[in-house]
Amino acid sequence: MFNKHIFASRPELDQAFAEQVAAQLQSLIEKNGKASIAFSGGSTPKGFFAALSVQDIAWDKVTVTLADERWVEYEDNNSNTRLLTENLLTNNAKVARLFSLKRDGALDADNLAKLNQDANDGLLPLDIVILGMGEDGHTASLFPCSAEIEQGLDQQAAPGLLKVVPTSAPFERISFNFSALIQASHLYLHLVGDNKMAVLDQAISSKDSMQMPIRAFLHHDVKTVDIFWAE
Ligand SMILES: O=C1O[C@H](COP(=O)(O)O)[C@@H](O)[C@H](O)[C@H]1O
Repeated sequence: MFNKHIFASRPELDQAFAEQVAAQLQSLIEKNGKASIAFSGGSTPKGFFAALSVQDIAWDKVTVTLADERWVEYEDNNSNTRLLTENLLTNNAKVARLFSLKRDGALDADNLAKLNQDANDGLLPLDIVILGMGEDGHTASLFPCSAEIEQGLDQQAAPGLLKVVPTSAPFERISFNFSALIQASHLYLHLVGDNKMAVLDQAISSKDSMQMPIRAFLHHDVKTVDIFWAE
């Protein structure tokens, strides 16, 4: 299930989206004493991060992480952790705690096991997840072209992280699986541009999630995805 929220411009989307997410974080903090949120990376969220970073909430009670990360060094321009740190973890949000998906060394079984242990030791379930979507219908790093897509979308899998090696995109990736992402109490999809709207229409038109992984979320029977879009 999904709801579409359409905005006349990207700045209007960024502001309204930031205010909504901040209000949700603050109300989670008031209820539970803390809140957690997973963001997506890529080219879409920069303006939204800037608008969210100045929201006046108890950021010291918030843990932020990513839905997925490219296994590149922090200094690399493709690092989602760097994007998040430079654009969100500044201003008021500077005091938020970062759960980084990137560790030193290779993305091997040891690192994956440690990350899964840490994620299951207090981070999961996430309160809020903000998904992005690629033009192939991938979301987080659940790529339809990858050998790991069945594992990533397996509805019976334990919530956690998996390694993904896309064949149509660069870098080894680490990604939360479907089971972990769908647990969130608030699920969003953040999109900009006409191309993404066309891809969204295609995703809505059928339920085959192996072809377009975002469908597993949009067509979920219980969870609702709030889609925020601007041209
Ligand atoms: O590689 C990734 O791509 C998607 C979509 O990125 P965008 O550049 O089209 O906004 C993103 O959601 C994901 O986090 C990222 O790792």
